[in-house]
Amino acid sequence: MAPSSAPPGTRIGTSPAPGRRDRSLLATRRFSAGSLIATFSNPLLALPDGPSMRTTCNYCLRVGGSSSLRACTACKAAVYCDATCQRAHWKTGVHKAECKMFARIRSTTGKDWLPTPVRAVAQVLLLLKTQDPAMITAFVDRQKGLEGNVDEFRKNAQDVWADYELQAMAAVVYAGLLQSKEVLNTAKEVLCRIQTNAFNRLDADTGTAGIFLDAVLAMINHSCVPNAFVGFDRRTAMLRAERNIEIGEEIEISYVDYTIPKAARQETLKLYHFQCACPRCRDNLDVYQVCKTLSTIALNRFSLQPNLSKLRDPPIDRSRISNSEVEMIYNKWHSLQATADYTKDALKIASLRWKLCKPLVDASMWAVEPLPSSILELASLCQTDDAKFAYALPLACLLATECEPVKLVAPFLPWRVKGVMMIAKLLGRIGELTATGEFAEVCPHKGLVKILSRSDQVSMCEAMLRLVVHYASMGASEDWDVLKEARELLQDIESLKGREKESYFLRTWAKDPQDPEGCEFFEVAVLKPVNELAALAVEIMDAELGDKQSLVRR
Ligand SMILES: C[S@@+](CC[C@H](N)C(=O)[O-])C[C@H]1O[C@@H](n2cnc3c(N)ncnc32)[C@H](O)[C@@H]1O
Repeated sequence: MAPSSAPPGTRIGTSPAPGRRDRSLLATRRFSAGSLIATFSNPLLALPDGPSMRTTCNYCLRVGGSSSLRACTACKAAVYCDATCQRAHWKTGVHKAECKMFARIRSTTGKDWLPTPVRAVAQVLLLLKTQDPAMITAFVDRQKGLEGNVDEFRKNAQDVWADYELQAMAAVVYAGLLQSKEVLNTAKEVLCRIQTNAFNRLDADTGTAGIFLDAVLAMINHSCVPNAFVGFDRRTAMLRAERNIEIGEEIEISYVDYTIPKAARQETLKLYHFQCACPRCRDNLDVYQVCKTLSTIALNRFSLQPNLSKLRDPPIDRSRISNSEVEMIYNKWHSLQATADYTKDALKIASLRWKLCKPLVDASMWAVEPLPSSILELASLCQTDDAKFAYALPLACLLATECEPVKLVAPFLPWRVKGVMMIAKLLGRIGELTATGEFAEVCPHKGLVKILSRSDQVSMCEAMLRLVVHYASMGASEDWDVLKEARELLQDIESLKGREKESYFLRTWAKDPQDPEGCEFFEVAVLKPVNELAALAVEIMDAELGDKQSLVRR
């Protein structure tokens, strides 16, 4: 029996994968790539991470900073946008259950937040005490409840289990419950169920995280070649099709970043206690090999990499590097600890990482991690330097043309949309300096200045914004900040006088990327300079991160 009813177009049933008998979410109608399968706004758990419960609305999960949010007057720990959010949280029963707990913790220890898993378990335990039926079904019912892999955790992951015992004990103590063996066991089982089924609700725009657990979303199994993905907009989770999904097909998402090497994926998947048998794992395929099997390749006709034959038959030299060498580079890259600040230290790490990536560069395997991460790392560092911020443009162009379309084949995936938006914003910032004639003076790279001076930067920017607007509305909610900002910027550009012809061509291309006139304009005015810029990227990476580093904070 299902723990909750599945939304229209789906049903919960036994996994159709050979040899499996666990539950899964199945499609009962066809979903096309990029379409919304269902939204989930009534989660069992939705909470901000640890200390961010002081800067994020504890109901709607809007990140607000402490001044724009009001604290509950009773516990002074949970903060809310306004009385409406506060009342709504009370109505769910969650804050009603935990308010006294936070007041007690504050008065006895002075603390006003708890580590995320401890708070989550305490919430569940307190709600179980009130006989909350949804919590009882999800966390206690052995048959209808959530999978917890409790025995596997206990037997096969003893270090994790030891950690869980401590966290469970803390939750019981903070919740003010009797520390009996039974209660402690329940707390550990609850923690296992949360670990197995909750989403890490990472908000890439604000860098804050939290957890989100919904009983139907928890029925979705994993694949490293998923056909669906989950995005978040405050308290709502959106399940979207990443590829076309046919009637009867199992809906699968990826529990991990599927673009990282197999050993790294399997390490993370250990927490879920199964062996992934997807094609990417079975045949240890790299991102290029998976890319050519996906029908979503065709959507790239409307993208910064419209050359589909290049995506199907990439000019890479796989003989130069083996899978095990890639894994070794990946592990070494991640063992170098990066700092987020623009400091000599951050540059030193970026430089060591870039050098590690050289064999991937030599093989032209731009899309294989950790090479894209190294390029993005320098792009982010450059953007904090007034003189060299424009260096981020060639790097962003390389990412958008050579890396992302192979890694994340569907152009509506939020990371791809954000990559195109980064180009639009850099062009906007450069455009302001170009208009006053300052750009040529402040930018030290003459090749970059030359390409930009002969390019129609406004048309390039308009094309980026049209791509963002088109794909952001497919891959995310209408409320997504990136989409709202792109729409505003596009309006500004459209209102510029004297660009009617260019705007007409770009509108035509956006309506039909095969239209000969629009397509030719896009190729000459946008794609050509984007590719010229991308071609500068390696030279910039070498100059900035080679042995003689010049990108040092003044
Ligand atoms: C979020 S639950 C998914 C729903 C689960 N199948 C159920 O019956 O409740 C995650 C658990 O499902 C199982 N699972 C998910 N993906 C799997 C896969 N590709 N192969 C085998 N088991 C999988 C594992 O036990 C995993 O810990």
